Formats: sequence, structure tokens, C-alpha cells
Amino acid sequence: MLNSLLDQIKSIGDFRKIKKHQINILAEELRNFLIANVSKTGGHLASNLGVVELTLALHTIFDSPKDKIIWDVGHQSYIHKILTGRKDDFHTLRQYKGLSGFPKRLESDHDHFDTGHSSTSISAALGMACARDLNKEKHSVVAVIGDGALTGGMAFEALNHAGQSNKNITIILNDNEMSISENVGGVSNYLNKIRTTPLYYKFKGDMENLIVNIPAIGKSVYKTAEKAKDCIKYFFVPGVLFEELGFTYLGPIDGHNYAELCKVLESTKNISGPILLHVVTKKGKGYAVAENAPEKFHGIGPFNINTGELLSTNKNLSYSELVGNLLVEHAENNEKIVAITAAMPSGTGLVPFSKAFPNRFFDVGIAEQHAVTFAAGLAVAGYKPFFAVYSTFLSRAMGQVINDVCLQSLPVTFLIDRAGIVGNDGETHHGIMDISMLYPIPNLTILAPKDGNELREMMDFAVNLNGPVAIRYPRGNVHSLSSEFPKVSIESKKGEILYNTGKDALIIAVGHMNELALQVCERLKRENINVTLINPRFLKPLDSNLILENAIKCKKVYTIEDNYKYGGFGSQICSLLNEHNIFKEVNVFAFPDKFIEHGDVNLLYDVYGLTVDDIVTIISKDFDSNIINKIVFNR
Ligand SMILES: Cc1ncc(C[n+]2csc(CCOP(=O)(O)OP(=O)(O)O)c2C)c(N)n1
Ligand SMILES: CC(=O)[C@@H](O)[C@H](O)COP(=O)(O)O
Ligand SMILES: [Mg+2]
Repeated sequence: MLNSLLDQIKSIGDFRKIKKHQINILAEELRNFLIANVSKTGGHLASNLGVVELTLALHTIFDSPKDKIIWDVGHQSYIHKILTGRKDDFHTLRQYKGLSGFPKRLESDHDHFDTGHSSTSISAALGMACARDLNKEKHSVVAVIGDGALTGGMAFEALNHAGQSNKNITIILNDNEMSISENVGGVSNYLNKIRTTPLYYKFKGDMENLIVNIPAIGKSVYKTAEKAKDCIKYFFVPGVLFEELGFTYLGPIDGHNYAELCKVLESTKNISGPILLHVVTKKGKGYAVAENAPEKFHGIGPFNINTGELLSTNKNLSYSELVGNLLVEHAENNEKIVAITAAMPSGTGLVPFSKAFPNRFFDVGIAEQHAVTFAAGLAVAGYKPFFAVYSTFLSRAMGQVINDVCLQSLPVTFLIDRAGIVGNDGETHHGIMDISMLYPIPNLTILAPKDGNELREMMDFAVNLNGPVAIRYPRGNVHSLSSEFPKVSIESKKGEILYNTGKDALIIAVGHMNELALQVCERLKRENINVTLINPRFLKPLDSNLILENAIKCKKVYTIEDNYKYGGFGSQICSLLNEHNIFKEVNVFAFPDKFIEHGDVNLLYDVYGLTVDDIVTIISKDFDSNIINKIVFNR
């Protein structure tokens, strides 16, 4: 049905001849298809339900892939993918070797820019528009950006540039009043005001018709009115902010009215210079449970279509929830503790804090750079800021971490969530670079808890440390690892021995990777390979004495981390041994120098050789006397 409808619409050619009922049926088919598929695969549903008519109109009026459409964040590009030949593969969404949940140039000619991180679309689109003009090409360039993404500083940097560029570029602001949670900030308030203002572009058109049709004097009066347009603009145009930046502001228009969208999009082709078209949509449109719970259905796991309930309910505590609960506990006894999020209160577990301490909770919008320096400002004023942020999104603010927090050695704690492989979101979302990014920064303490208990200890440590701290922990449920060895206090800044049957192999595992490492140790024990396992706890400053005194005694050293090999923990161990003239073979189990694709977390660890079997196989071979003899013999 969907295919034939799509073909029918395409065959009509002229949008003005497409009947309203035909579009309504097609939109309904697309929504049903989305819901049916995402209920099985999981994914970003609410945002995509909200852009069905907008995407249909874009692909009616513009000629993709000649005309370029760039999707900001790109989590709302599923309809675009369905309309551009990927419907039959849609059941593979976000699965290993299947369709990505974000636009990917390698996936389709219709995907003109890989997105995933917010607020990049206007910059990319402007770059493409400038290239087009340099090449003397004629295609359209359109960026679709949400009201949440518009709170990202980079979007304003691009608006500032695009506004004075005189480039023909259309920015479509998809305004659904939502980020992941409710949108925040002055921009959001401004857009709220606009939504209740009469339609400027309609007003302007009506005004023109009225004046020019006044007999005899119409034309001259219109000229005067045209000159007086600025006063009309200030009085009427709702998008004066954008107009003053140099854009022709159009809207706000109903983002679910296909005919209206087509008419206005068509009209943009006759307007020179940068345009900002403000469309108002509803996140979750057409699926009641998603309309009523757009945050829940922003990113959702497989669910029951009839009830909207998740098919697998996870009753276990997640690291994000644990962090949020611990922060509330500390804030109850320390009024200087404040919590910051960049538009991800629920994802980072800060909702309980926001409810308990609304005056000490700050959602800054999708603005990680601002969040870090904002935290620094709070810190110099005597507060103890905790910024909870996904590892991948912290990469946005490395300059601020370095120069605004660590250089001044301010007591800001970075709660680095989603550290490690995150799974279905893929390349742009895995948190496997933070160790490499943070290691070189002076004054910064970097902690990696092996489980929930250690995370609690590290939060206590961070609260009492008068300096910058980064605590990294993975997506998912809290681990709980036992150790028969005496407790080592976290204040000692020491690592700990987690397992010790002898000195054949020294294994040093980062954070939650100790769960896997303990299984490796048990397997090696059955092969009579004696192992010492160290949990460093402090990635920086390293407990060098513990590592060196064990490395000297062991035959080979192995490190295990959920970070890139380059600049990661393993490379730190290599240089530590080297600096102390301990020339032992170090085998670094980490991620190779490539972007890690999307897929199930465990499958990705398997693909990249970070499973118990893989590691046991390699270590066993190293200690397999037959193999060692063979190697010696063959030399
Ligand atoms: C730099 C960055 N920070 C945070 C996120 C997480 N994130 C993904 S979508 C989203 C909200 C986007 O809101 P909006 O642009 O309004 O799109 P909508 O979902 O409402 O369609 C956020 C915060 C991200 N992708 N990139
Ligand atoms: C699109 C985006 O960036 C977020 O929605 C992200 O997918 C959330 O990730 P989690 O599902 O790990 O919270
Ligand atoms: Mg939005």
C-alpha cells in the first residue's frame, strides 16, 4: 500500500494537484509503518512522527538528491529514509550492518551530511551553499533544525554567518516546543511568543494586496508602506530576531498542513538570500501515547503498540539513576552542590535532583560548551558544580574543560555518562574517546569505578576534592563486583588488587571492564596461567607504584579498556613502564583506530575482540608452552 501510494503521489508531479485525502492517507500509512517498525527495533519515534508532512512536502517541492536536505541531529530522518528508497531495509534500523538511525552519506546519496550531534545543520548547509555558488551550480540547500537544536551555540554561530551571507539557503525551524524534555531558554520562550502571533508572511501578503489595489494612489502608497516596512515588521513580524540577523522570516505555519507547507516551500524558491521558515509541529503526532508522552517516545526501546508500554521493563538500577540519587544525597547535606545538564535531565539521571533542588538545578539547553564554563563561573563563586554529560557530547566542550575549569583547577565534577560502547546510536554516540581526550589535561583527576559501590565512593571523593574531577561510567545497569582482598580507601588515591593467583600475567582493567577481566582470570586459572588483576580506579593520577611493582614480577602485561587504543589507558601504561625501564610486552585490549558502527553492545565488543573468549585465547596462546617453544625454535 505504502509503495503504491508513494508512486501515485510521485506520478501526479504537481503538488497543487495532489488531493488532501491522498496525502492524509499517505501520511497515515507512513505513521503506521513507522510505529510498526520502531515498536520492534526501538529508535527515535516521537520526532519522526512529528515531521511526516514536513518531509513529504520537502520531497515534493525539492528534488533530492540534487537539492540538498540536511537534518539536524538527524534522529528525525526516518521518513526521509523511507521516501528515499530505504523502506524495505527499515526493519534493520540501528542494527549491526543495518540502517543507521542518523543520516549517513555512505548509506544514500540523499543523505548529504552525517549528523548525530546537535546544531550542526546550518553550518553544513551554509558550507554547501557557498560551494554551490563557487561552482556556479543551481540546486537548493535546506537545513531542518529543531527548536532544541537551535539552543546549541553552534547554531547561532551559523545563523550569524548565514544571515549576512546573502546566500540562498533555507533553514526550516521545526518547532515542537520539545527538546528531549521540554525545551528551555530564551530562544524557546521567544518561539513560544511567536507561535501566538499573527502570521507575518500572510499579513504582509494581505497588506500588499490591500494597498496596491487602492485606485490611482495604490502603487505610491505601497512604496511608502514598503519603506515603512520596518515599523510594520517590529509591530507584526514575529521573527524579528531572525530578520535582524539578515533572514527573511516566514511563519509560523502549521507543520502538519502539507498543502500550506508546499505553497510556502515553493515560494521560498522566489526569495533571494537566507530564509528562515518557522513550522510548528507536534512531537509524536498521530500516535496518542507518543503525543501524550513525547519525552518517553523521544528514544524508545521495543514497545507494545496498543499500550505504548516497553516490551522489556528494566527494574535494575542504571548508572545514571545511581549518580542522580547519590547527588541528591550529597546535596541534602551540602548546599553548595549544584547540578547541570545540557538538555538531558532524564538521560543523565538528574530529574530527581531537579525536583528536590529546583534552585540548584540548571538545564542550559543543548549547550555543552556553555555548560562547562557556566559551571566554572559557579565554582569561582564558591559552588560545587556537577555537570552530567554523555561522554560523546563532552567532546564538544574540551576547550572549556581545559581552559575554563582545569587551568584554574576549579572544583567542577564531570559526571561522564555513556562512557564506552553505547550500541544502537553508533559512531557519533559511543563514548570511547574521553580517556584519550582527558589524559593530557593537567590538574584533572580521572576516575573509573568498577561498579556501583565504587562509584558511590568516588562521588564522595569528588565532593570533598577541591579540584576538577572526571568520573566515567557506562550506559546501562550498575555492576556489583566482589573482591576477597582488603578494602583500599579511595582517599588513598590507590588502585586495588582484585584477583591474584600468581605472576604469569598482569591484567589491568579500566572501570566496569573489571567484570569481564575477573571472568578472564577464572578461565586462565583453569589453564594454569596465574594472573594478577589490578583495578586502577584512578586513571589519573595513576597508582604507579602498584602497577610497577607488579609489572616487574609478571611475565606479560595486558590492559583492558572501553576506549580507543590511541591515547587510551593502555598507552599510558606502556609509557609508564618505558619511563621506568621495564621492558615487558604490553597487550592493549581497546578499540582500533576506526569509527565504531552501530549495533548491539555485546556484539560490538565481540566484533572488536573485547570478549572473555577473545582475551583468554590471546593470553593462553602467549603462555602456551608449545607455542612458546615453536616460536623460540623457529627463530
Ligand atoms: C551535542 C549534542 N548534545 C545532545 C544531544 C542529545 N539530543 C539528541 S536529540 C536532542 C533534542 C533535540 O531537540 P530538537 O532539535 O527540538 O528535535 P526534536 O526531537 O524536538 O524533533 C538532544 C538533546 C545531541 N544529539 N547532540
Ligand atoms: C538522538 C540523541 O542524541 C539522543 O536521543 C540519544 O540517542 C540518547 O541516547 P540514550 O538512549 O543512551 O539516552
Ligand atoms: Mg523540538
